[in-house]
Amino acid sequence: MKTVGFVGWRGMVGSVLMERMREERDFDFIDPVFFTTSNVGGPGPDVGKPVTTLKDANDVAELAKLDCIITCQGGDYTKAIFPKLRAAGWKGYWIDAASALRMEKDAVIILDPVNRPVIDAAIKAGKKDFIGGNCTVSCMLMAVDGLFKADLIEWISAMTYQAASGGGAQTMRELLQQMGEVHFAAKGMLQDPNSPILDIDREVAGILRDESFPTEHFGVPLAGSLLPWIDTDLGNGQSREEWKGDAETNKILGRADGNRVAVDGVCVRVGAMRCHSQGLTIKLKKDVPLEEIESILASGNKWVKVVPNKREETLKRLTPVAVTGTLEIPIGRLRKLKMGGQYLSAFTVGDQLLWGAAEPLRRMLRILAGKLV
Ligand SMILES: NC(=O)C1=CN([C@@H]2O[C@H](COP(=O)(O)OP(=O)(O)OC[C@H]3O[C@@H](n4cnc5c(N)ncnc54)[C@H](OP(=O)(O)O)[C@@H]3O)[C@@H](O)[C@H]2O)C=CC1
Ligand SMILES: N[C@@H](CC(=O)OP(=O)(O)O)C(=O)O
Repeated sequence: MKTVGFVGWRGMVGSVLMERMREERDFDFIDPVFFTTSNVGGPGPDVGKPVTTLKDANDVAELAKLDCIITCQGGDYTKAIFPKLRAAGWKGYWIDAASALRMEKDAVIILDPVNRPVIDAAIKAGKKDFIGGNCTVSCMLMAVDGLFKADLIEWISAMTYQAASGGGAQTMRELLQQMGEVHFAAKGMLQDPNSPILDIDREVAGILRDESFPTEHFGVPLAGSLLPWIDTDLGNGQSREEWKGDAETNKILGRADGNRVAVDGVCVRVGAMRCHSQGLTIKLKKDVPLEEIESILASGNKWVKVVPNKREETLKRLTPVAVTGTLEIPIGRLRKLKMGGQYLSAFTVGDQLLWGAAEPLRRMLRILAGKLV
């Protein structure tokens, strides 16, 4: 495994991937080839070594020369190119951030700190398609990894607070534009400490509902509000994002009928930038003391951090602002609920562009290259 093609490397997820790969010197052990859908012949990114000019990401013959392709270009690209490549007899590894292939029979959803045995078994079985999981699911599984490894979870209800970045770069920009508009509308009154708060509120509600308010990408205001629907409508009352919770968790963990764990909840978009937060209710298979649960969680993987259920530490360490740009997955607000000793409450935060998107991809490359044992 030597020549690796990169498609979608200048997008939001792709840029985070490039940054992490440079930091971890992943380019040292591969020969990278960069592709584009819009700038053939243009310069490639700075990866600390010379690279050729950009090749055409729709050129199947060029792609078929590679040992491995990593794409962060999106589901439409995957659907258009992947079948053609395989039909042309290409036997290389396909590593993908998009959801398009996740539930395919031959595809493995990758989150190696959680499901390395599933990944290793797939490689041994000759599987070639390795797909990054949904960001919300990946961040949740990183957080409760220890409890799954101890086989203590009967079901999970996840109430999510998902960042704007999940909708793409344009939605992050739009959130900031919306915030600016709201502040602009209230600015004059805010400068006067005596202006009545209800007047300010009326002004803010007015601009949020104004037809000119920038909502091109979200469709509705997110600033000063929240959106209790993410992804498409499955027609059964559930959003696609909510459906992924159960479907992907069980696939990642390699759990089949009879051994499945139910995961469900309500997925909500909030005005955070790039960290997804989740309030979890977990039904445990048995009543385990809280102290033991904390130590099981802490031992799940090296990125999960148990935050003591205290006000100050929670507000300091368990927020999107504290976590953004880091690989840490804090989990806190741990306590037994009134429903009984088997009911655990938890809150967790994760950077959805790192563990939720880019990080599992670069780690998969290392696994295939024998650099992550
Ligand atoms: N956003 C997220 O949170 C997550 C996304 N994913 C998956 O990753 C895919 C890519 O998502 P994301 O990175 O957000 O998509 P982006 O829209 O940021 O990038 C996708 C592509 O758009 C093209 N592009 C056009 N204009 C620009 C520009 N001004 N700056 C950068 N790129 C530009 C680039 O292709 P080119 O260079 O060829 O022109 C780029 O590779 C998604 O479709 C999804 O499948 C997975 C997990 C999380
Ligand atoms: N749907 C996620 C982001 C995402 O891209 O998910 P997926 O990779 O499952 O399509 C969100 O909005 O936060």
